[in-house]
Amino acid sequence: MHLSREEERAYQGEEGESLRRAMEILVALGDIYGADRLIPVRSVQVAGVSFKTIGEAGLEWISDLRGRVVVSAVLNPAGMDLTRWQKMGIDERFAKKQLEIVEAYRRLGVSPDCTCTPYQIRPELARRGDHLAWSESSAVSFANSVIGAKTNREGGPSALAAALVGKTPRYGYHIEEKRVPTINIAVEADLKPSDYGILGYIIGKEVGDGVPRFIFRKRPDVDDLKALGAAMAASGSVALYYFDEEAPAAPKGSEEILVSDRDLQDVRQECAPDDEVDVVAIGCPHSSERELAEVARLLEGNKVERELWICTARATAERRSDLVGKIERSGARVFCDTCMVVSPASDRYRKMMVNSGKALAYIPTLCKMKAAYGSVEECVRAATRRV
Ligand SMILES: C[C@@](O)(CCOP(=O)(O)O)CC(=O)O
Ligand code: SF4
Repeated sequence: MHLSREEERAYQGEEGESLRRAMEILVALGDIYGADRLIPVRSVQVAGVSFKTIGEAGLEWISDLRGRVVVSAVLNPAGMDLTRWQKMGIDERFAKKQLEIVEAYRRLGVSPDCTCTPYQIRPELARRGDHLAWSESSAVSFANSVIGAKTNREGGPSALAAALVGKTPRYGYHIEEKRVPTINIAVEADLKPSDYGILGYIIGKEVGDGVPRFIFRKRPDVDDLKALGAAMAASGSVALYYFDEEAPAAPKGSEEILVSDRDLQDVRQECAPDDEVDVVAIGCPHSSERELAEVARLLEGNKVERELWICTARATAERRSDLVGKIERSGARVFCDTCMVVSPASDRYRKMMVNSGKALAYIPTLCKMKAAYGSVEECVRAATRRV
């Protein structure tokens, strides 16, 4: 990979050890994937924040770095609500380590927004055509597919390296030719909002790391697309998909998958909730204001009888403290900075009901729990045990 004179100096360690390490990661990646050069990024989203996922070794690696990020950089969810962790049942040892991790990132200049939906709270981080270095798979999918920005799915270290250098190697989804659809998906069902998670769950398994091009009967809204992309990135590793008529065409002769009501119904039945559900969690990816408003409306005048969590970004909860108040009056809890997948708070339960195709895919593997699926309304009903 070609390096400019300035990049070469950083690579040789003439700008300090941290920049040298960062350049080493970027150059190694660029060489593996055949990048021709580094390109500037508008923003970085750094995964690898929860102490549950990165552990002691991760904390050490971040704490050893010095210097400052040179582009806007934000954190993915941590393993707990950074202020109300006691209410989540998090123990002090975990909390101490988690706060150290966030502090280590903060010292480097990474903003502790702790969300997988930075685009919901800081739209200036990603605009159409921007190159980014984002990590969390649902955020990557949303950035590429809905915003029209360009990012590969970065690991935590490569994202942090990109933030310190302000650049990323040019390969993969940064290159136009790699952004061509590989498979058509004709959806012959009238989708409700809660179907998009299931649809993504099904299609991710089918297409793996392909680039699906959907043909819908009706244009999905932005929360539908968030749910769809998140699920495909979890059950498969889809980082880019298309959903509108202006999308580039898949090459002639490309495979086509038909999805019917029956296909969606089968998964719904398989994943229907039962009495074993002992916790209900909404907000994977993090809830938008509109989703908070829906939960608040559904909970009005009700009390929860099973644990109900709603995960969102702190900035969203602060902006809509009215909705948070309404939700929490029912006994449900709005947790910020974290989620049901990356927090050890989930460990004490047996079966979690979710409204997310992504969580449906990850809860059994990453949390070793059973999972059930339903719409937001069905989730609220299960938590309040209304029929
Ligand atoms: C579970 C996930 O959404 C977030 C956890 O990643 P991490 O702990 O931030 O590395 C992973 C992903 O899909 O990118
Ligand atoms: S809420 Fe879901 S999408 Fe967001 S970090 Fe957690 S697992 Fe990933």
